Amino acid sequence: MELELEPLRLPSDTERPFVIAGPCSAETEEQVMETARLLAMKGCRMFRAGVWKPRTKPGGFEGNGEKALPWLVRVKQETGMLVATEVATPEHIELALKYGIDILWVGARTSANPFAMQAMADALKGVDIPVFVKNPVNPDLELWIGAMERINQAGIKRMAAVHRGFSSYDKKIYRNLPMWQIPIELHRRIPELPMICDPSHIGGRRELIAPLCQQALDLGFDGLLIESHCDPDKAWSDAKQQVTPDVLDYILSLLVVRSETNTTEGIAVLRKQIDEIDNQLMELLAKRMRVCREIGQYKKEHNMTVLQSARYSEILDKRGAQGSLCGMSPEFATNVFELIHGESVRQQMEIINK
Ligand SMILES: O=C(O)C(=O)C[C@]1(C(=O)O)C=C[C@@H](O)C=C1
Repeated sequence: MELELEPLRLPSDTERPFVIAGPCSAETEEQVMETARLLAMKGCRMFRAGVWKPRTKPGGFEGNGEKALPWLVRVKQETGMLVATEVATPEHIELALKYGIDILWVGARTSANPFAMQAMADALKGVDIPVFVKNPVNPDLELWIGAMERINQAGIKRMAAVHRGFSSYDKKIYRNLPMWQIPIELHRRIPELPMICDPSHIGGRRELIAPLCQQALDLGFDGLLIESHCDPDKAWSDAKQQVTPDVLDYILSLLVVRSETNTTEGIAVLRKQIDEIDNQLMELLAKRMRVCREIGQYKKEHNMTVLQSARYSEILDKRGAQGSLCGMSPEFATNVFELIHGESVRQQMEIINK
């Protein structure tokens, strides 16, 4: 199914990137107003704050709930910024609409749950409001698209996808792995869907916000959703990943905005070269598969198993090391050979079972 979309019609639609900033959580009226005032002074036109906070474990601050919604209304009235908050249930939607919240977003734990998504979609029927859908915690593009389809089928046409990274056990660098190939594939499949990057949740650390924002822009993302707090170290949630409005302004001022369109001759010549190389790659792969099919025939005649683990490991090790020597990541080289081997095994299976 295709998404039926309309432009977001947000105040800074024409600028790239558009920025939505604000604290992880609306903690107190003073903290909300102080952060909003500072952000508005820096030119920010869209404010975010979590009112209902899904926490991994019980006992943490789970948000002020409805009590905090009038604070967002005040932000709107006093600064003119649009206000956005996360919703996870039909009741949240009902309350957010009652208070006139301008933008809703669905979090990563909710978008991973089709029942929750459907219940929210039902609550959004007949409403015209921009809805942003964060990727599900697990790296499942179909689940992400499915979550957006449910909202879209309810009649919401102003939508955007928010890339906030994917949960993993390994948290050495990132809090949530960026796995850029997933949003890249989403953009390839639905080019008209605006893409927003949430560097705060991907990085989990202030130092990573600037490089992640730049990476997102280099990949053509339309907007940024960034956590900013008037006093980040005292934040009640996600303190490490929040920056002051001043720091945020500095980060944004350093970003290099690149455009996807190109009109120069130079790139056309280089793309021609790429096309020729890709042709050669495909021909070489076809040649390799022909040899694999011959081996398949041999294996059939000599009653050998298709999978030859020792030889497979040897290939992965050798090509991984070669990849490094040629300036590629060893994982990339092994990934390529894993795929080639997979196809080779598939073709030999066909031969052996004929
Ligand atoms: O060497 C073989 O036995 C092959 O069939 C070739 C090949 C490969 O594609 O490189 C395919 C399957 C085996 O598991 C190992 C290697």
